[in-house]
Amino acid sequence: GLKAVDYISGIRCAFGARSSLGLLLPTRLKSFFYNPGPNYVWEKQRTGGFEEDIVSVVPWLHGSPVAIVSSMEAMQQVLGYSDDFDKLTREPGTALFGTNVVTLQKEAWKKHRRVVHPAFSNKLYSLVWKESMRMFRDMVDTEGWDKKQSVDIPLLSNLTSKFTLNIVASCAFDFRSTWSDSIASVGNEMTLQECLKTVIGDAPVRILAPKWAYYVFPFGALRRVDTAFSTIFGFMRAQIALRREKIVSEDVTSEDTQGKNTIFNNIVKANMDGGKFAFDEEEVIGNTFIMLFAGHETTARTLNSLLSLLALYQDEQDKVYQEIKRILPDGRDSTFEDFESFTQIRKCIQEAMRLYPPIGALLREAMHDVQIGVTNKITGEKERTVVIKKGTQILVNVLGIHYNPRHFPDPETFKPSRWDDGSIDPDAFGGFGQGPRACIGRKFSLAEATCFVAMLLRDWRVEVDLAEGESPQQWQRRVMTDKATGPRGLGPISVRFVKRKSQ
Ligand code: HEM
Repeated sequence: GLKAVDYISGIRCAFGARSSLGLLLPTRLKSFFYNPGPNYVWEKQRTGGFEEDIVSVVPWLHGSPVAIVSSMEAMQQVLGYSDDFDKLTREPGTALFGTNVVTLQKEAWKKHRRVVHPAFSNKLYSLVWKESMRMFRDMVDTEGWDKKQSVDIPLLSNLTSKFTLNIVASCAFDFRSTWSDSIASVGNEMTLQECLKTVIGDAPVRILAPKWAYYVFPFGALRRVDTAFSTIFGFMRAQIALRREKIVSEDVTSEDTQGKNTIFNNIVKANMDGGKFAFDEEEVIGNTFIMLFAGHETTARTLNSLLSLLALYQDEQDKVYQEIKRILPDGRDSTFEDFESFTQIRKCIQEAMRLYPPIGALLREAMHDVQIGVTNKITGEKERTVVIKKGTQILVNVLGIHYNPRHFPDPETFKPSRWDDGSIDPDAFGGFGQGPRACIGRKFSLAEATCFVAMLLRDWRVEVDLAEGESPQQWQRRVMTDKATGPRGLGPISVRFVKRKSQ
């Protein structure tokens, strides 16, 4: 293990940083044992970050050695266009959800990307905007916001993930729903929204527990995970069957383009068309799941941090409000044509994603023995090179890079203006990944988040309750930073929306 990471210093522990057992067990078992666990990068960040730009975690009992890099230069090398690194050869996500475009290695990945890519066009983003408008209005009407002077939201993540799940369902899958009859509420024992959260939060349970354990052991966690998986898979199978019927029965000359151009249609059609680029059943399921999940939880997490930060820093919220008033002077509804004009909102989104990246670490595997340049943590000077052995995992610590003062001066501060004052290198931002495997849904999520925030803050001011004598920075630390985790995002956050005077 030590040889695989060229004896780079770091942690020696029983379980690997990304091993399923390590992800499941608590970080500390009294003082006897330290386990990096699922929140390793967040825990490190809260206590000042990693000591070096490259460190290693080498387990002696179970799991693989991992090299962790926390500099922009190493991120570019690992995620870039060379053939040095790729996704994992044995990716646990594939075993759980089926083969999909996010987890596959190069050649197989190209086939999947070919299928989903054509759907990501301006036509889709324009639909995303339209649907975000419809859903926002529907939410306000259904919840009776119009009749209130202020609305308390006890759990912001419930609202944002319901919104983003409805949008991805409608725009990527053509599952139209309303706020009151939302796709998020599908399911008997658990709603689809709860199932998706459980599946990601408790994925290690599923990897570790053999199938029979679900029948033998009465543990609540096992049953919850099992219900979540069977609800999601049941839902997806039913929808896939329906889409097949539609594809077969649809008049090819008809102009019902909405359903025909969706990502989901491309995925199911790839299964029906046959030939070199055909998808098998498992690939259809895998890609359906990944689009449903990747397409909503990440944007919901971004909205959670963004709205909380704007609530804390009212001067920044005012700048956003002034921009909205300038772009929509007569208070009209916004349209997709306004998207590029909302530059202040975009800077705030980017800054919220920098401070609280929805995906804080990206994993790769060395495809052969690879040399990596090691930079000095303080000066950024290249000091030496290390050789990562073929097959070794390497974790790009996006979170650490976003808080590295070399790349982002005064990194703890929410400062949207840094994105246009020339003080930073935009290549140090890894919120959407980088290189060939960067996020395909970037513009989708930006359109959705921009439209939602523009409409919400046009009519409402967002606030949070500070404890007595507490500063916004202290609240941010207590409620956001100290509770943030890798698998579940930010902790519980409550906000209040107060109707603006002009309404
Ligand atoms: C704020 C919202 C989002 C964030 C922060 C985000 C983040 C990311 C990141 C970091 C990656 C790279 C993963 C890696 O390098 O291992 C990625 C890839 C991906 N994302 Fe997103 N994403 C978001 C929204 C979306 C949406 C809305 C969709 C789909 C509708 C989507 C679909 C995908 C897919 C399919 C990939 C895999 C691309 C490939 O490997 O070819 N994402 N995303």
